[in-house]
Amino acid sequence: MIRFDNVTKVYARGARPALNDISLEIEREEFVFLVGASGSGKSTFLRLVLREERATSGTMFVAGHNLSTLSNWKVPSLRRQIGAVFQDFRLLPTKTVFENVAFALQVTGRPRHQIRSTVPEMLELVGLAGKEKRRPHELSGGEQQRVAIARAMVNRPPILLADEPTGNLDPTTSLGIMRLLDRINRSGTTIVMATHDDEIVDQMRKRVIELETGDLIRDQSRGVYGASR
Ligand SMILES: Nc1ncnc2c1ncn2[C@@H]1O[C@H](COP(=O)(O)OP(=O)(O)OP(=O)(O)O)[C@@H](O)[C@H]1O
Repeated sequence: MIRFDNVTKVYARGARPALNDISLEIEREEFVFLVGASGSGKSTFLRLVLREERATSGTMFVAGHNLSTLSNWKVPSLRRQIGAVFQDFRLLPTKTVFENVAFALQVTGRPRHQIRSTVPEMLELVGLAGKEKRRPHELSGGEQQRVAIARAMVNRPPILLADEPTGNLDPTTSLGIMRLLDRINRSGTTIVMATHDDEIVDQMRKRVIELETGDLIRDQSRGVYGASR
């Protein structure tokens, strides 16, 4: 589903690579934690997958697209295959919960009747039934993240990227979000989640990929946050 072959990303000439010669493969339906200290390259990894940045060298494949040769006009079709959620939720503040999720369907040109039926289904799935008319400021942080997840998943992308999705949430709320992500993964979505949350990584026991100043230093199945090395 995602493959990196000797991928290096250098942001500015002469700077140390943000990612250095990374090769790995993430299979369909895997759940992968991306861990590492601040600045180790986790967000860069996710930005490359989304084609928000281009690799300086190496080859990448995402959902059947070769990103090295993908022309710019095909980037929207790549992005439709990828849902993304972030630490700061990134909801539209003036729109309701329903409208925030519906927006993701409108921009892909879905007909109105489909939006009317799909959005409530998705909100039910993330545990927000009955809150359709609220605006983001009328929701808790955990509920806002659920809206963001509903929006990311409403087009049923095969891949979900999550950049510190529990970074602004307390431990109990974080656990609820992780249960939801686990359920989404079990229903067939490949998930890559960058995180600093050691408790969550240690509890979930999924594949762990650790970066250190741009190098891949650990790739462990059923891994923990910090392996004794
Ligand atoms: N747009 C940019 N221009 C130049 N350098 C950048 C840019 N974005 C990131 N970097 C550098 O690349 C390296 C990796 O950064 P990145 O944001 O990928 O790390 P991270 O692991 O996601 O960190 P954090 O956990 O703090 O989010 C850092 O040295 C950072 O300063």
